[in-house]
Amino acid sequence: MNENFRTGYIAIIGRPNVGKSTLTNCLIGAKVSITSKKAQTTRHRIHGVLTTTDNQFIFVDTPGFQTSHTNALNRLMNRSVTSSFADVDVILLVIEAGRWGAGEGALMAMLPAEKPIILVINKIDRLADKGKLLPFIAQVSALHTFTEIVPLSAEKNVGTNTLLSAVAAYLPVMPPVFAADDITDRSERFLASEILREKLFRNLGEELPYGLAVEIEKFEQEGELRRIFAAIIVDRAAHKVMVIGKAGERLKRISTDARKDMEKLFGGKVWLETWIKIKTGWADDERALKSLGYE
Ligand SMILES: Nc1nc2c(ncn2[C@@H]2O[C@H](COP(=O)(O)OP(=O)(O)OP(=O)(O)O)[C@@H](O)[C@H]2O)c(=O)[nH]1
Repeated sequence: MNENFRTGYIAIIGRPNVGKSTLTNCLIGAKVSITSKKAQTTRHRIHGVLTTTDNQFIFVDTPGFQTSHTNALNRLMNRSVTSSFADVDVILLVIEAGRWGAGEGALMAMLPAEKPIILVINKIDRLADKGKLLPFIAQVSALHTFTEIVPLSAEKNVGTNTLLSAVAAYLPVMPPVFAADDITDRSERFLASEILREKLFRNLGEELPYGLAVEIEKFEQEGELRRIFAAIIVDRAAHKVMVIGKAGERLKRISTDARKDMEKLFGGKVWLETWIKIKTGWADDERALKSLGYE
């Protein structure tokens, strides 16, 4: 083992929808964190692990910072944003190219002054006028002193190696915590629920009901076959109808899409059974949230 091997924890933070999950997936090269066009799809911290010859990067994907709605769910999510800084070595603040707003200002105010903060300017592929990038970098550097500023495109995988080199410099010299082929310390059970939740988000689009959640009630493995039984929790009966769709078509599509992704990630056949449960008011009840894994 290389004597100068570096291992460290990296928090990825930023407003909803700036591309944190896309960046985590791109850096790790596997689908461990869900992505969606809708804001606020990440509710759990996910450790994605990348091991190279010289470094082990352990990524913490924090939920989007929320200021507008305040219910129990959002309170828990904001708490998780704050607590995730204590044990990390580097913080990546992700923003969208050309956009620095009140949300970013509020996040900066929450960050510990002593930790290295690398500003990641994502979605540079979207800039119609590339000449605007340098003035934007000048503008944000005038607002805060960042350890480094790295412009990139997570979706197009441009600039991500530069980011990894920048991050590596701030990791402590330490042997790896995870085995080299581990990509996440999350269980397959958890990953299955994230995949199903992603398909729900994608298929429901703008109709997405507030407070939708997934609970894996049973996860069995028999050789290469995994049998997964998942309850989709909704807030009221009308939402159940929306998720099921006409003649059950929508739920069928959601389940098929989810099953295919699970098979790809787990590398074996999956039998997936889904049904819908109505739990009125659950998103406002902290105890119910804890039972669903929102710590
Ligand atoms: N054009 C472009 N789109 C991107 C890029 N990175 C992410 N996106 C898109 O931005 C949207 C949001 O990406 P996510 O990765 O889900 O964002 P997030 O910050 O994790 O969102 P939350 O989970 O809501 O906090 C998706 O539609 C992505 O495809 C990029 O580099 N370029």
